[in-house]
Parts: sequence; C-alpha cells; structure tokens
Amino acid sequence: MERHYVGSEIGQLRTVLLHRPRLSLQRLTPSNCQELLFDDVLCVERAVEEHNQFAQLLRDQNINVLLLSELLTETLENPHARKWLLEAQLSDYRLGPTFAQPLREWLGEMPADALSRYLTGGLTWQEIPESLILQRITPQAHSPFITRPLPNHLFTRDTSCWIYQGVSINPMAKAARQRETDNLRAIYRWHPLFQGNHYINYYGDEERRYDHATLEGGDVLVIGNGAVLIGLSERTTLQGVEFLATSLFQHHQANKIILVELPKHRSCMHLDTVMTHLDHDTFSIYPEVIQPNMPCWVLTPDGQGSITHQSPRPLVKILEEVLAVTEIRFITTGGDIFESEREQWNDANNVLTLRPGVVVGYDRNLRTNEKYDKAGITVLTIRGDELGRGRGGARCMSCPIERDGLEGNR
Ligand SMILES: NC(=O)NCCC[C@H](N)C(=O)O
Repeated sequence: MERHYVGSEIGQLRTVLLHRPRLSLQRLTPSNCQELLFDDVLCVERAVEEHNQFAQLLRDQNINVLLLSELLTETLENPHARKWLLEAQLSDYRLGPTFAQPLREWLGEMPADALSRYLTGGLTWQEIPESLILQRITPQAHSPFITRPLPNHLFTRDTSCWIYQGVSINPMAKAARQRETDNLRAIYRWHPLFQGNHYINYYGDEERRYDHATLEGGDVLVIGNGAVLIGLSERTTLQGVEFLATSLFQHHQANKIILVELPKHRSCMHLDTVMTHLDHDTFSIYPEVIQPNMPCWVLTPDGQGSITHQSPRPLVKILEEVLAVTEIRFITTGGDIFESEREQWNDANNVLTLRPGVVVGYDRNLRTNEKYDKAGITVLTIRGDELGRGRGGARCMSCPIERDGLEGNR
C-alpha cells in the first residue's frame, strides 16, 4: 500500500504531484489572462520545456513524480467518477438543463484522456458538435468557452495539501480556481492510489458551499513536531483555518497552529511567496512582509474537541520552541530594495526544499540564490521565465504527498 504522509517542510521529499499544463496555457490570451490569474501570456512550448526540466530534476533526485493529468485520466476510467465530475463541472445550474444534459452525455462517451484534457484545459463552443449547439435555447454565446481553462492547476500546491497523515482538499478563494478542487476531489475519491483508510480527509471534500471558509495550500507550511504554520492571506481566511485546525486536533495530527497575518496583496498572495523553510534552523523570508518579531497567534486544542488560542508572541520565539533550535537563521531576499522586490515577485523566496539544505529555485533570482549559497544552502536551479508569469515558483508548482519528518522518520 502507498504511504501518504508529509511530516515536515524539509525532510527527504519522496513523492510529489505536478501538473504540466498545455491546452490551458494555449488558451490564455491578453484579454483573459488577468481574469485567469496570470500576469501575461506564455510561450507554451517553452513553458512545457521548463516544466519538463523541473520534473526531470526531481526524478534525478530519486523523487517519484506523479502527473495530475495522468491521475485524472485514470480516475475517469471509473464510470462513477466520470459521472460525478461531469455533473460537478458542467452542472444544470451552470449551463441550464436543456444544454447541460446532452453535453454531459456527449462528453461521457469520450476516451478518458480526451475528457481529462477538456476538464483541465477548458471546452470551447468550436469543439462540440453543431447538433448540441442547436439544443441551446439561447444561441448567442458571449465567450469562446463553455467551461474556462484551469491554467492554475500548474500550482498543485494550492488545491490540495498534505499535512502529516492526511489531506485538505481546498475550497479555493478565486472563481478562476474553484473547479480545480472538483478535479482533485474526484482523484482522491476514486483513483486507486488513494483508496483505503490509510489517510485522513481533513477538510474540503463535502458537497457544500464553503462560502468564506477558504483555504489554499500555499499558505500552509508543515513545520514538523506537530506544528503547522498558516498564513492568513488574500486567499486563506480564519474561518477556513478554524475548520482545518479543529480537524487536525481531533485527529491528533497537530497540536499547534501558528497564524501569520499577511497583507491582502497579489504579490504575497500566499505565505509561501514570502517565507519557506530551507533547513532545520533556516527560513527564507521577504523582510518587507515577514519580520522575525512579528506577533503571531497560536491555536491549540482546548481538550474538548475544539480550539483555543494563546496570546500573540514573536514568530521567531515560537519557531525556536517548536523546532527545538537555539537560534533561527532568516535569509532575506537578495539585492537592494529594487532587486529584492523584483526577485520576490519572481518567487525567489518560493523554493522547494528536497531535503535539509537542498532546494529548487528559479535561476533568474541571482541575488537571492547567491545569499542562499553563501549560507550553505544548495540551490538546484530551473528556468522559469515562462512559468513564472503565473506568479509561482517551485514550491507552488509541487504538492508533496510523501515526505519524511524532521528526524528522517517516515
Ligand atoms: N502558492 C502559491 O503562491 N501559488 C501561486 C498561485 C498563482 C496563481 N496564478 C494564483 O493566482 O492563484
């Protein structure tokens, strides 16, 4: 049986979920990219090459790389999964019953790989048979899309996140990303890799409107020793955190949730865009947003199945305690004020730690990479000139499913 467990941010990474987009990026244009949360259009061939390089680097480090499209295709071989997902993504409420039902029937007959491609890349009016278009009561379409592409599946970190012995399948804050969660729900519910009772479903897998209780994995750092650091960001709310924390405590998977209040800005949309864990005692931070002494709330179990909180204390003190180290090293983004702002925007702080002191980051962040190097952190670099236009780095583009704890325990 597979072992799904993420014991820390820095222990040996063993299995990771990535997504190599193609169709969704081909459909990004200057007129829709902002709405789809990209800052520009991409050269798709180069983006695919960059992503292949990233995946290959991980494989060369003996890390097992799972690809979301492949898992989704395998999931769609199951007729229950196929029916559920078509109803979730192309519901009567989204498209109107007279059109939605025949459309689902047409898609339902499709080979799994073609369907997986549309469920991630979006479906246009040009791709469906004329006879189906005629079934629409109002023939006027204002958009080329029946369902919009999901280019942000690239950032597998956000849509689901593994914390110790379980997963949160996250209710996303932005409309452009909410259908990603349906794809992930289908994978976790039906893909053979995730069958059995060997992990906990903490949050987000129910058929309900999560409303303001949103949560995204880029805000969740599994610090280890039963602690989780969570950013209250543009995307993750205290409402969402309350549900996740209660579930983590009830399942005895965590005993401390440290809350970091972030500005609600796109440049630091998730905690991992301004802070990542590099080695036992070392973090990367963007000092304009994260200061070692910033006061942070800590949530703990109240002993009766719910949560309580302790008064705010300096971040650095809490981390030293949790990690049992005498002094935390903070490596700040490199360069002068202009360079560091530019490098943070290009995800210099958003590195993926493969094992203590070894990280993957974009090669373009020269100043910050130099500082990592001087501090004894090995940076394995990848190109990200195209991928970076989606505003995410190596950590955002990866969802660890198996990773050792701090002591190397699995
Ligand atoms: N953890 C992360 O910071 N993920 C990057 C997400 C970028 C994506 N374009 C978004 O706006 O959601």
